Amino acid sequence: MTIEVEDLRKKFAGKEVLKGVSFKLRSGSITGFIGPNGAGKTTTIKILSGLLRKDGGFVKVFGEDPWDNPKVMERISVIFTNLIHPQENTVGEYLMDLGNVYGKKREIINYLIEEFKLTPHLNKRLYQLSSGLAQRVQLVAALIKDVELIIADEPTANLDPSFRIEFYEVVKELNRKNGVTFFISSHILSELEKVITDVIFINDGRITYSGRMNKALSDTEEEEIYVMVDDTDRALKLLGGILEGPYIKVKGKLREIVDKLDDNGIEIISIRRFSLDDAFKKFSNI
Ligand SMILES: Nc1ncnc2c1ncn2[C@@H]1O[C@H](COP(=O)(O)OP(=O)(O)OP(=O)(O)O)[C@@H](O)[C@H]1O
Repeated sequence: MTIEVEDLRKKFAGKEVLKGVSFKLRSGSITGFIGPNGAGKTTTIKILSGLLRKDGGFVKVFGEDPWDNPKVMERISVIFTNLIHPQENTVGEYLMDLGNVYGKKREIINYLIEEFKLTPHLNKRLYQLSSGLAQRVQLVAALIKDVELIIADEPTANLDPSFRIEFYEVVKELNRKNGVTFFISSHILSELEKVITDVIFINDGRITYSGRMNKALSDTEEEEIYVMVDDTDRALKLLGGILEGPYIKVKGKLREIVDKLDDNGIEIISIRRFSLDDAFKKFSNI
């Protein structure tokens, strides 16, 4: 097991923010770590990265507690929204030094530098970088370290859409080709939804769901379908279900629902399946 957390607790100034967090991270998964603002994601990630001491419970990363045994961090890359590296170095020095430490070929480093369009910025010092640029440098640095696990806290928060797409392409490739496990916290659920295999929801310091993505999206035999039609009253009578905003939420099979509405001359304006956004609301009690 890559990560095992059991009854993890953390207090800040007497206020408990992690209230017994328990989950296991499946090796080889791309796991989304999702929850509202203040739920405890960053606090959990800092404890998993050995940057913060826990107050109670049990944390194992590759079998070790990262606070007691920081050496385990050599097998992990951690990406935060803000850069936490030596600020006086230039981008080029920093990435090349890292390449030397981790025995990475120059061509691979140059490839990543090109891929993340860092070539024009190699002579800039780290403290001079805009936050989006700093985040791209962090991504490349994380990719240079040959690691088995990448933990990322809002890794695409400062990136423009093209680099966000690029980031998730690299995630998928590293996962598929090198078997790297990912633990990614993000509020951009539409992006996460396309790549994650597993999901862990946290709300108010407690885990509300942990498991496979497809199970989170349909934990019943039948799917939840959201349909917007031109005659809501008649469709409600026909399908049953409940009204959520302009949508009727109904359990059933997509094909059968479409056929039923069609047979009765009700026009579908929009139809969608239960999404990660819906799961977020459900597991965050919103
Ligand atoms: N150093 C600190 N001192 C005091 N309180 C803190 C500290 N760090 C975090 N907190 C509090 O702990 C709670 C959890 O914060 P955390 O940053 O882990 O949440 P989060 O899920 O990452 O939120 P966000 O989505 O906004 O990043 C919040 O109420 C926050 O205000």
